Amino acid sequence: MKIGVIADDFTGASDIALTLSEGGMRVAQFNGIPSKPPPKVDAGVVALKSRTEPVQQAVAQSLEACRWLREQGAEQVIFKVCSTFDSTPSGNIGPVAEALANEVGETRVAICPTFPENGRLLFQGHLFVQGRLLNESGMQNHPLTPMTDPDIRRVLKAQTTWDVTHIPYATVSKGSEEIRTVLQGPKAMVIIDAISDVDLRAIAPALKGRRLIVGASGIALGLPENFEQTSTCPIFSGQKGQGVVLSGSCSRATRAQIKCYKEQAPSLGLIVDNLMADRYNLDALCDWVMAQEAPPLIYSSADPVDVESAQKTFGGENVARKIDDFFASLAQALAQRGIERLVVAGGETSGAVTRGLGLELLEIGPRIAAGVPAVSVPDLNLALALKSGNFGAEDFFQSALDILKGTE
Ligand SMILES: Nc1ncnc2c1ncn2[C@@H]1O[C@H](COP(=O)(O)OP(=O)(O)O)[C@@H](O)[C@H]1O
Ligand SMILES: O=C(O)[C@@H](O)C(=O)COP(=O)(O)O
Repeated sequence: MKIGVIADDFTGASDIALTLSEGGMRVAQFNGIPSKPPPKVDAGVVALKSRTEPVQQAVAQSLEACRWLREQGAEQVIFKVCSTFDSTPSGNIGPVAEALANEVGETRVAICPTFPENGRLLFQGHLFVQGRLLNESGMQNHPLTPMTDPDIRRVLKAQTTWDVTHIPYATVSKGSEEIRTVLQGPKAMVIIDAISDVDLRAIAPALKGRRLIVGASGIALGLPENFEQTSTCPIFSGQKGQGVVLSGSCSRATRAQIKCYKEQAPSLGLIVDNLMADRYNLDALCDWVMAQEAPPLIYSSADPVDVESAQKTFGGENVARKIDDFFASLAQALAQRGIERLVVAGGETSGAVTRGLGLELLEIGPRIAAGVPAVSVPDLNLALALKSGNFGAEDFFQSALDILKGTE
Protein backbone atom coordinates (compact mmCIF):
# COMPACT_ATOMS: atom_id res chain seq x y z
CA MET A 1 0.00 0.00 0.00
CA LYS A 2 1.38 3.41 -0.98
CA ILE A 3 -1.35 5.83 -0.04
CA GLY A 4 -3.40 5.37 3.13
CA VAL A 5 -6.55 7.47 3.49
CA ILE A 6 -8.51 8.13 6.66
CA ALA A 7 -11.93 9.41 5.61
CA ASP A 8 -14.15 11.15 8.16
CA ASP A 9 -17.32 9.72 6.61
CA PHE A 10 -18.41 6.93 4.29
CA THR A 11 -19.45 8.82 1.20
CA GLY A 12 -16.25 10.83 1.51
CA ALA A 13 -14.31 7.57 1.54
CA SER A 14 -15.83 6.27 -1.68
CA ASP A 15 -15.44 9.73 -3.22
CA ILE A 16 -11.66 9.75 -2.78
CA ALA A 17 -11.45 6.03 -3.54
CA LEU A 18 -12.96 6.80 -6.96
CA THR A 19 -10.43 9.58 -7.60
CA LEU A 20 -7.50 7.32 -6.74
CA SER A 21 -8.95 4.46 -8.76
CA GLU A 22 -9.47 6.70 -11.80
CA GLY A 23 -5.87 7.87 -11.29
CA GLY A 24 -4.77 4.29 -11.99
CA MET A 25 -4.44 2.87 -8.50
CA ARG A 26 -5.93 -0.36 -7.25
CA VAL A 27 -8.04 0.78 -4.32
CA ALA A 28 -9.98 -0.88 -1.51
CA GLN A 29 -12.31 0.82 0.93
CA PHE A 30 -12.45 -0.51 4.46
CA ASN A 31 -15.21 0.27 6.88
CA GLY A 32 -13.06 0.80 9.94
CA ILE A 33 -10.05 -1.44 10.42
CA PRO A 34 -10.79 -4.82 8.85
CA SER A 35 -10.57 -8.01 10.88
CA LYS A 36 -9.09 -9.97 7.94
CA PRO A 37 -5.79 -9.26 6.13
CA PRO A 38 -6.44 -6.67 3.39
CA PRO A 39 -6.09 -7.40 -0.35
CA LYS A 40 -2.98 -6.11 -2.13
CA VAL A 41 -3.79 -2.55 -3.16
CA ASP A 42 -2.01 0.68 -4.05
CA ALA A 43 -4.33 2.75 -1.89
CA GLY A 44 -6.42 1.77 1.12
CA VAL A 45 -9.22 4.01 2.33
CA VAL A 46 -10.44 3.55 5.89
CA ALA A 47 -13.93 4.97 6.25
CA LEU A 48 -14.75 6.30 9.70
CA LYS A 49 -17.81 8.11 10.97
CA SER A 50 -15.60 10.55 12.82
CA ARG A 51 -16.85 13.81 11.32
CA THR A 52 -19.56 14.20 13.92
CA GLU A 53 -18.32 12.10 16.82
CA PRO A 54 -16.98 13.60 20.05
CA VAL A 55 -13.50 15.05 19.42
CA GLN A 56 -11.58 12.56 21.58
CA GLN A 57 -13.26 9.62 19.90
CA ALA A 58 -12.59 11.05 16.43
CA VAL A 59 -8.90 11.55 17.30
CA ALA A 60 -8.52 8.06 18.79
CA GLN A 61 -10.18 6.32 15.83
CA SER A 62 -8.19 8.34 13.29
CA LEU A 63 -4.90 7.52 15.03
CA GLU A 64 -5.77 3.84 15.11
CA ALA A 65 -6.59 3.91 11.40
CA CYS A 66 -3.37 5.80 10.66
CA ARG A 67 -1.24 3.25 12.52
CA TRP A 68 -2.94 0.38 10.71
CA LEU A 69 -2.49 1.98 7.29
CA ARG A 70 1.20 2.61 7.98
CA GLU A 71 1.60 -0.99 9.10
CA GLN A 72 0.23 -1.96 5.66
CA GLY A 73 3.04 0.10 4.12
CA ALA A 74 1.31 3.44 3.46
CA GLU A 75 4.02 6.02 2.75
CA GLN A 76 1.66 8.96 2.58
CA VAL A 77 -1.43 9.50 4.72
CA ILE A 78 -4.37 11.58 3.57
CA PHE A 79 -6.97 12.78 6.03
CA LYS A 80 -10.04 13.07 3.77
CA VAL A 81 -12.42 15.77 4.94
CA CYS A 82 -15.52 17.13 3.27
CA SER A 83 -15.19 19.52 0.34
CA THR A 84 -17.49 21.80 2.35
CA PHE A 85 -15.14 21.44 5.37
CA ASP A 86 -18.02 20.05 7.50
CA SER A 87 -17.07 20.40 11.15
CA THR A 88 -18.11 22.06 14.38
CA PRO A 89 -16.18 24.91 16.09
CA SER A 90 -14.60 22.37 18.46
CA GLY A 91 -13.50 20.10 15.62
CA ASN A 92 -13.03 17.55 14.41
CA ILE A 93 -10.75 18.55 11.53
CA GLY A 94 -8.23 20.59 13.55
CA PRO A 95 -7.72 18.16 16.43
CA VAL A 96 -7.56 15.11 14.14
CA ALA A 97 -5.10 16.82 11.77
CA GLU A 98 -2.87 17.79 14.72
CA ALA A 99 -2.90 14.28 16.15
CA LEU A 100 -2.14 12.69 12.78
CA ALA A 101 0.66 15.19 12.11
CA ASN A 102 2.26 14.35 15.46
CA GLU A 103 1.84 10.64 14.74
CA VAL A 104 3.56 10.70 11.33
CA GLY A 105 6.05 13.45 12.16
CA GLU A 106 4.72 16.12 9.81
CA THR A 107 5.27 19.73 10.85
CA ARG A 108 3.71 21.55 7.94
CA VAL A 109 0.38 20.13 6.96
CA ALA A 110 -0.96 20.90 3.48
CA ILE A 111 -4.73 21.40 3.54
CA CYS A 112 -6.86 21.71 0.42
CA PRO A 113 -10.60 21.08 0.81
CA THR A 114 -11.57 21.46 -2.84
CA PHE A 115 -13.36 19.47 -5.53
CA PRO A 116 -13.61 21.67 -8.64
CA GLU A 117 -15.55 19.09 -10.67
CA ASN A 118 -18.31 19.38 -8.08
CA GLY A 119 -18.03 23.17 -7.87
CA ARG A 120 -16.10 23.40 -4.59
CA LEU A 121 -13.28 25.92 -4.98
CA LEU A 122 -10.97 27.65 -2.55
CA PHE A 123 -9.94 31.20 -3.39
CA GLN A 124 -8.35 33.73 -1.01
CA GLY A 125 -8.96 31.18 1.74
CA HIS A 126 -12.71 31.28 1.09
CA LEU A 127 -14.68 28.21 0.12
CA PHE A 128 -17.18 28.48 -2.73
CA VAL A 129 -19.83 25.85 -3.52
CA GLN A 130 -21.39 25.97 -6.98
CA GLY A 131 -20.65 29.68 -7.32
CA ARG A 132 -21.89 30.67 -3.85
CA LEU A 133 -19.92 31.27 -0.68
CA LEU A 134 -20.06 28.24 1.62
CA ASN A 135 -22.34 29.98 4.11
CA GLU A 136 -24.87 30.79 1.37
CA SER A 137 -24.74 27.39 -0.33
CA GLY A 138 -27.30 25.56 1.79
CA MET A 139 -24.55 24.21 4.07
CA GLN A 140 -25.52 26.84 6.65
CA ASN A 141 -28.61 24.65 7.25
CA HIS A 142 -26.87 21.29 7.60
CA PRO A 143 -28.54 19.29 10.40
CA LEU A 144 -25.26 18.29 12.09
CA THR A 145 -22.48 20.56 10.86
CA PRO A 146 -23.95 23.90 9.77
CA MET A 147 -21.22 25.90 8.01
CA THR A 148 -21.74 29.59 8.62
CA ASP A 149 -18.26 30.98 7.85
CA PRO A 150 -16.75 30.64 4.35
CA ASP A 151 -13.22 31.67 5.49
CA ILE A 152 -11.56 28.30 6.01
CA ARG A 153 -8.52 29.91 7.66
CA ARG A 154 -10.80 31.28 10.40
CA VAL A 155 -12.82 28.05 10.66
CA LEU A 156 -9.66 25.98 11.09
CA LYS A 157 -8.01 28.46 13.47
CA ALA A 158 -10.95 27.95 15.86
CA GLN A 159 -10.14 24.23 15.92
CA THR A 160 -6.35 24.10 16.29
CA THR A 161 -3.55 25.33 18.50
CA TRP A 162 -1.18 25.35 15.48
CA ASP A 163 -0.57 28.44 13.37
CA VAL A 164 -2.76 28.54 10.28
CA THR A 165 -1.19 29.99 7.15
CA HIS A 166 -2.30 30.23 3.55
CA ILE A 167 -0.85 29.70 0.09
CA PRO A 168 -2.84 32.09 -2.09
CA TYR A 169 -3.85 31.53 -5.67
CA ALA A 170 -1.15 33.97 -6.82
CA THR A 171 1.47 31.49 -5.59
CA VAL A 172 -0.38 28.36 -6.72
CA SER A 173 -0.61 29.75 -10.25
CA LYS A 174 3.22 29.98 -10.40
CA GLY A 175 3.36 26.17 -10.37
CA SER A 176 4.70 23.17 -8.49
CA GLU A 177 8.21 24.43 -7.67
CA GLU A 178 6.92 27.63 -6.11
CA ILE A 179 4.32 25.69 -4.09
CA ARG A 180 6.95 23.20 -2.94
CA THR A 181 9.19 26.07 -1.76
CA VAL A 182 6.41 27.69 0.26
CA LEU A 183 5.56 24.33 1.80
CA GLN A 184 9.06 24.22 3.31
CA GLY A 185 8.34 26.76 6.08
CA PRO A 186 7.90 26.46 9.86
CA LYS A 187 5.32 24.38 11.75
CA ALA A 188 1.81 25.27 10.59
CA MET A 189 -1.40 24.14 9.00
CA VAL A 190 -1.15 25.48 5.44
CA ILE A 191 -4.38 26.07 3.55
CA ILE A 192 -3.84 26.02 -0.22
CA ASP A 193 -6.09 27.80 -2.73
CA ALA A 194 -7.21 25.78 -5.77
CA ILE A 195 -9.90 26.70 -8.25
CA SER A 196 -9.41 24.09 -10.97
CA ASP A 197 -8.08 20.64 -11.69
CA VAL A 198 -5.09 22.34 -13.31
CA ASP A 199 -4.22 23.85 -9.91
CA LEU A 200 -4.64 20.48 -8.20
CA ARG A 201 -2.34 18.86 -10.74
CA ALA A 202 0.24 21.57 -10.04
CA ILE A 203 -0.10 21.10 -6.28
CA ALA A 204 0.25 17.28 -6.42
CA PRO A 205 3.97 17.08 -7.37
CA ALA A 206 4.70 19.57 -4.58
CA LEU A 207 3.15 17.10 -2.13
CA LYS A 208 5.46 14.25 -3.12
CA GLY A 209 7.14 12.86 -0.01
CA ARG A 210 4.87 14.67 2.46
CA ARG A 211 3.71 12.34 5.16
CA LEU A 212 0.32 13.90 5.80
CA ILE A 213 -2.10 15.78 3.58
CA VAL A 214 -5.56 17.01 4.55
CA GLY A 215 -8.11 17.52 1.82
CA ALA A 216 -11.21 16.69 -0.11
CA SER A 217 -11.03 14.26 -3.00
CA GLY A 218 -9.68 16.88 -5.42
CA ILE A 219 -6.34 16.75 -3.63
CA ALA A 220 -5.95 13.12 -4.70
CA LEU A 221 -6.27 13.96 -8.40
CA GLY A 222 -2.56 14.12 -9.21
CA LEU A 223 -1.19 12.04 -6.34
CA PRO A 224 -1.13 8.61 -8.05
CA GLU A 225 1.44 10.02 -10.49
CA ASN A 226 3.84 10.51 -7.57
CA PHE A 227 3.93 6.72 -7.15
CA GLU A 228 4.53 3.74 -9.37
CA GLN A 229 1.23 1.98 -9.96
CA THR A 230 0.66 -1.74 -10.21
CA SER A 231 -2.79 -2.08 -11.71
CA THR A 232 -5.55 -0.19 -13.42
CA CYS A 233 -8.10 -2.94 -13.34
CA PRO A 234 -11.28 -2.00 -11.46
CA ILE A 235 -12.85 -4.72 -9.36
CA PHE A 236 -16.64 -4.49 -9.33
CA SER A 237 -19.43 -6.95 -9.79
CA GLY A 238 -22.84 -5.53 -10.68
CA GLN A 239 -26.12 -6.99 -9.43
CA LYS A 240 -29.40 -7.16 -11.28
CA GLY A 241 -31.82 -8.06 -8.46
CA GLN A 242 -34.24 -5.93 -6.46
CA GLY A 243 -33.14 -2.38 -5.71
CA VAL A 244 -34.05 0.26 -3.16
CA VAL A 245 -33.09 3.86 -2.45
CA LEU A 246 -32.66 5.00 1.16
CA SER A 247 -32.20 8.67 1.88
CA GLY A 248 -31.47 10.45 5.16
CA SER A 249 -29.73 13.35 3.47
CA CYS A 250 -31.48 16.70 3.84
CA SER A 251 -29.15 18.47 1.42
CA ARG A 252 -30.46 20.55 -1.45
CA ALA A 253 -29.25 18.20 -4.18
CA THR A 254 -30.79 15.15 -2.51
CA ARG A 255 -34.15 16.87 -2.07
CA ALA A 256 -34.19 17.65 -5.80
CA GLN A 257 -33.27 14.02 -6.58
CA ILE A 258 -36.10 12.78 -4.36
CA LYS A 259 -38.58 15.07 -6.11
CA CYS A 260 -37.45 13.73 -9.48
CA TYR A 261 -37.42 10.03 -8.51
CA LYS A 262 -40.84 10.20 -6.81
CA GLU A 263 -42.36 10.96 -10.19
CA GLN A 264 -41.31 7.58 -11.56
CA ALA A 265 -41.20 5.12 -8.65
CA PRO A 266 -43.08 4.28 -5.45
CA SER A 267 -41.89 6.23 -2.44
CA LEU A 268 -42.40 6.44 1.28
CA GLY A 269 -41.58 9.57 3.28
CA LEU A 270 -40.85 8.66 6.90
CA ILE A 271 -42.46 10.88 9.52
CA VAL A 272 -40.09 11.86 12.30
CA ASP A 273 -42.78 11.69 15.04
CA ASN A 274 -43.50 8.10 14.01
CA LEU A 275 -39.81 7.21 13.86
CA MET A 276 -39.21 8.64 17.31
CA ALA A 277 -42.14 6.63 18.66
CA ASP A 278 -40.95 3.39 16.95
CA ARG A 279 -44.16 3.17 14.94
CA TYR A 280 -42.63 1.63 11.80
CA ASN A 281 -42.63 -2.11 11.37
CA LEU A 282 -39.48 -3.32 9.58
CA ASP A 283 -41.06 -6.54 8.32
CA ALA A 284 -43.97 -4.69 6.78
CA LEU A 285 -41.61 -2.17 5.17
CA CYS A 286 -39.48 -4.97 3.72
CA ASP A 287 -42.60 -6.70 2.35
CA TRP A 288 -43.56 -3.45 0.66
CA VAL A 289 -40.08 -2.91 -0.83
CA MET A 290 -39.75 -6.45 -2.15
CA ALA A 291 -43.22 -6.29 -3.74
CA GLN A 292 -42.42 -3.23 -5.88
CA GLU A 293 -41.49 -3.55 -9.50
CA ALA A 294 -39.55 -0.30 -9.74
CA PRO A 295 -37.00 0.09 -6.92
CA PRO A 296 -38.80 2.16 -4.28
CA LEU A 297 -37.50 5.12 -2.31
CA ILE A 298 -37.69 5.43 1.47
CA TYR A 299 -36.61 8.77 2.87
CA SER A 300 -36.54 10.84 6.02
CA SER A 301 -35.07 13.79 4.12
CA ALA A 302 -36.83 17.04 4.90
CA ASP A 303 -36.38 20.74 4.20
CA PRO A 304 -34.59 23.03 6.70
CA VAL A 305 -37.80 24.23 8.39
CA ASP A 306 -38.97 20.69 9.17
CA VAL A 307 -35.48 19.61 10.24
CA GLU A 308 -35.28 22.55 12.64
CA SER A 309 -38.70 21.78 14.07
CA ALA A 310 -37.82 18.08 14.60
CA GLN A 311 -34.55 19.08 16.25
CA LYS A 312 -36.34 21.51 18.58
CA THR A 313 -38.86 18.86 19.59
CA PHE A 314 -36.53 15.90 20.07
CA GLY A 315 -32.99 17.32 20.22
CA GLY A 316 -30.69 17.32 17.16
CA GLU A 317 -28.50 14.40 18.22
CA ASN A 318 -31.44 12.25 19.34
CA VAL A 319 -33.28 12.64 16.10
CA ALA A 320 -30.18 12.01 13.97
CA ARG A 321 -29.24 8.93 16.01
CA LYS A 322 -32.75 7.54 15.78
CA ILE A 323 -32.96 8.04 12.02
CA ASP A 324 -29.47 6.67 11.38
CA ASP A 325 -30.20 3.60 13.52
CA PHE A 326 -33.50 3.11 11.74
CA PHE A 327 -31.82 3.08 8.32
CA ALA A 328 -29.14 0.71 9.65
CA SER A 329 -31.80 -1.77 10.84
CA LEU A 330 -33.86 -1.38 7.68
CA ALA A 331 -30.84 -2.06 5.44
CA GLN A 332 -29.98 -5.12 7.51
CA ALA A 333 -33.55 -6.44 7.24
CA LEU A 334 -33.61 -5.75 3.48
CA ALA A 335 -30.29 -7.54 2.98
CA GLN A 336 -31.77 -10.58 4.72
CA ARG A 337 -34.64 -10.47 2.22
CA GLY A 338 -32.15 -10.49 -0.65
CA ILE A 339 -31.96 -6.87 -1.79
CA GLU A 340 -29.17 -6.62 -4.38
CA ARG A 341 -28.95 -2.95 -5.35
CA LEU A 342 -28.82 -0.35 -2.63
CA VAL A 343 -28.53 3.39 -3.21
CA VAL A 344 -27.96 5.46 -0.09
CA ALA A 345 -28.06 9.26 0.04
CA GLY A 346 -26.16 11.00 2.81
CA GLY A 347 -22.78 10.51 4.46
CA GLU A 348 -24.03 9.82 7.99
CA THR A 349 -26.81 7.70 6.56
CA SER A 350 -24.34 5.70 4.46
CA GLY A 351 -22.19 5.20 7.54
CA ALA A 352 -25.16 3.89 9.45
CA VAL A 353 -26.25 1.60 6.60
CA THR A 354 -22.83 0.06 5.99
CA ARG A 355 -22.45 -0.41 9.74
CA GLY A 356 -25.88 -2.08 9.88
CA LEU A 357 -24.85 -4.38 7.05
CA GLY A 358 -21.55 -5.18 8.75
CA LEU A 359 -19.61 -4.49 5.52
CA GLU A 360 -15.85 -4.52 6.06
CA LEU A 361 -14.50 -4.25 2.53
CA LEU A 362 -15.83 -2.48 -0.55
CA GLU A 363 -14.49 -2.82 -4.07
CA ILE A 364 -14.51 0.36 -6.10
CA GLY A 365 -16.28 0.22 -9.43
CA PRO A 366 -17.19 2.68 -12.17
CA ARG A 367 -18.23 6.27 -11.64
CA ILE A 368 -21.95 7.03 -11.32
CA ALA A 369 -21.43 10.77 -10.88
CA ALA A 370 -18.49 12.97 -9.92
CA GLY A 371 -17.42 11.76 -6.47
CA VAL A 372 -19.69 8.71 -6.43
CA PRO A 373 -18.51 5.26 -7.57
CA ALA A 374 -20.52 2.08 -7.76
CA VAL A 375 -19.16 -0.27 -5.09
CA SER A 376 -19.52 -4.00 -4.58
CA VAL A 377 -18.97 -6.32 -1.67
CA PRO A 378 -16.76 -9.40 -2.15
CA ASP A 379 -18.67 -12.67 -1.72
CA LEU A 380 -22.05 -10.94 -1.40
CA ASN A 381 -24.66 -10.30 -4.08
CA LEU A 382 -24.82 -6.65 -3.18
CA ALA A 383 -23.89 -3.52 -5.14
CA LEU A 384 -24.13 -0.11 -3.56
CA ALA A 385 -23.95 3.58 -4.30
CA LEU A 386 -23.07 5.75 -1.31
CA LYS A 387 -23.90 9.31 -2.29
CA SER A 388 -22.77 12.44 -0.58
CA GLY A 389 -25.77 14.64 0.11
CA ASN A 390 -24.77 17.35 -2.28
CA PHE A 391 -23.54 15.24 -5.18
CA GLY A 392 -25.23 14.04 -8.34
CA ALA A 393 -27.67 15.36 -10.92
CA GLU A 394 -31.46 15.24 -10.45
CA ASP A 395 -31.73 11.81 -12.08
CA PHE A 396 -28.99 10.36 -9.86
CA PHE A 397 -31.09 7.62 -8.23
CA GLN A 398 -32.13 6.09 -11.55
CA SER A 399 -28.62 6.35 -13.02
CA ALA A 400 -27.18 4.71 -9.92
CA LEU A 401 -29.67 1.83 -10.03
CA ASP A 402 -28.83 1.28 -13.70
CA ILE A 403 -25.05 1.35 -13.23
CA LEU A 404 -25.28 -0.97 -10.22
CA LYS A 405 -26.56 -3.64 -12.62
CA GLY A 406 -23.05 -3.89 -14.09
CA THR A 407 -22.17 -4.22 -17.74
CA GLU A 408 -23.04 -7.75 -18.92
N1 LIG B 1 -36.29 14.75 8.89
C1 LIG B 1 -35.14 14.91 9.55
N2 LIG B 1 -35.07 15.74 10.61
C2 LIG B 1 -33.89 15.91 11.28
N3 LIG B 1 -32.75 15.27 10.97
C3 LIG B 1 -32.78 14.42 9.93
C4 LIG B 1 -33.97 14.20 9.18
N4 LIG B 1 -33.71 13.30 8.21
C5 LIG B 1 -32.42 12.97 8.36
N5 LIG B 1 -31.85 13.64 9.39
C6 LIG B 1 -30.46 13.53 9.84
O1 LIG B 1 -29.67 14.43 9.09
C7 LIG B 1 -28.37 13.90 8.90
C8 LIG B 1 -28.06 14.05 7.43
O2 LIG B 1 -26.70 13.81 7.27
P1 LIG B 1 -26.11 12.95 6.09
O3 LIG B 1 -26.72 11.60 6.02
O4 LIG B 1 -24.61 13.01 6.27
O5 LIG B 1 -26.54 13.73 4.80
P2 LIG B 1 -25.64 14.74 3.93
O6 LIG B 1 -24.71 13.90 3.15
O7 LIG B 1 -26.65 15.46 3.10
O8 LIG B 1 -24.90 15.61 4.88
C9 LIG B 1 -28.41 12.44 9.35
O9 LIG B 1 -27.73 12.26 10.58
C10 LIG B 1 -29.89 12.16 9.51
O10 LIG B 1 -30.17 11.24 10.53
O1 LIG C 1 -15.92 15.93 -0.08
C1 LIG C 1 -17.13 15.78 -0.20
O2 LIG C 1 -17.91 16.72 -0.41
C2 LIG C 1 -17.70 14.41 -0.01
O3 LIG C 1 -16.76 13.43 -0.27
C3 LIG C 1 -18.16 14.26 1.40
O4 LIG C 1 -17.38 14.07 2.30
C4 LIG C 1 -19.57 14.45 1.55
O5 LIG C 1 -20.12 14.30 2.85
P1 LIG C 1 -21.72 14.21 3.00
O6 LIG C 1 -22.29 15.40 2.27
O7 LIG C 1 -22.03 14.22 4.45
O8 LIG C 1 -22.14 12.93 2.35
